[in-house]
Amino acid sequence: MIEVIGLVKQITDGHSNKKILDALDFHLKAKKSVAISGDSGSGKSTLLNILAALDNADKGVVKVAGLTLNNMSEVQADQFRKKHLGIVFQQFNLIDCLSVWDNITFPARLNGLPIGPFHNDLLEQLGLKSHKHKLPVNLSGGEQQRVAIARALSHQPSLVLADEPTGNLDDNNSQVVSELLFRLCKQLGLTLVVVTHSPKVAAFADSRLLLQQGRLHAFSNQPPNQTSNLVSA
Ligand SMILES: Nc1ncnc2c1ncn2[C@@H]1O[C@H](COP(=O)(O)OP(=O)(O)OP(=O)(O)O)[C@@H](O)[C@H]1O
Repeated sequence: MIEVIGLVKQITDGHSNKKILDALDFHLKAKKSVAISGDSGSGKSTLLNILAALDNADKGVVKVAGLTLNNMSEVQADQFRKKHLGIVFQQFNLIDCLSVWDNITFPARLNGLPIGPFHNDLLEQLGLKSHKHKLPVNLSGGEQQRVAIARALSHQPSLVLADEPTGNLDDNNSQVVSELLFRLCKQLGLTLVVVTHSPKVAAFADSRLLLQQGRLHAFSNQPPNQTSNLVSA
């Protein structure tokens, strides 16, 4: 599902170039979940942005769902995101003027998919039935993030990316939201990549990786135990 080979991303830091991602290799099988942790500034969001075709690699090959993301045109990247990606952000990013139901069904409508029992089931499973006609502003943070999860799954994308999905939630909501995100992706057979600082959130994933010095390392609850740059999650 995800195949990243020799990914290099560098930024200009003053007058010098700094490699944030340095010959990074990463494979993830379809229907699996992985949690990626790492220090602030280690490049986690940069990696997610590249997987989302929102940013380009300087070197290397990035493939998602059989598509090579390198050098896609803007139109191709838009099509790729629309069809293949579901994204959950830390800040929820719901459409304020649309109801919960319209937010949730938006990606499905965009893809010309039928709206029906699947979406009602999502609403039910995420405990949002009684909020169906409300606007996001009238929901708590935990409820808004549950809407964002339903929206990310609405078109049954190939890949779900979540960047600190519980970063704005308290401990209790963080557990509830994480459990729902991982369980629903597993249930629907969706591939999931979650960036998180939280070991509790990471514990839900099939595998855990640490981004350190530009590369991903296998990671459990111990410090990194693998220095090879080839990581299969
Ligand atoms: N557009 C940009 N221009 C220059 N530097 C950037 C840009 N985007 C990110 N960086 C730098 O790249 C590095 C990696 O940033 P990134 O946001 O990917 O890290 P992160 O691991 O997600 O951090 P955090 O956990 O704090 O969100 C940081 O040093 C950041 O300052």
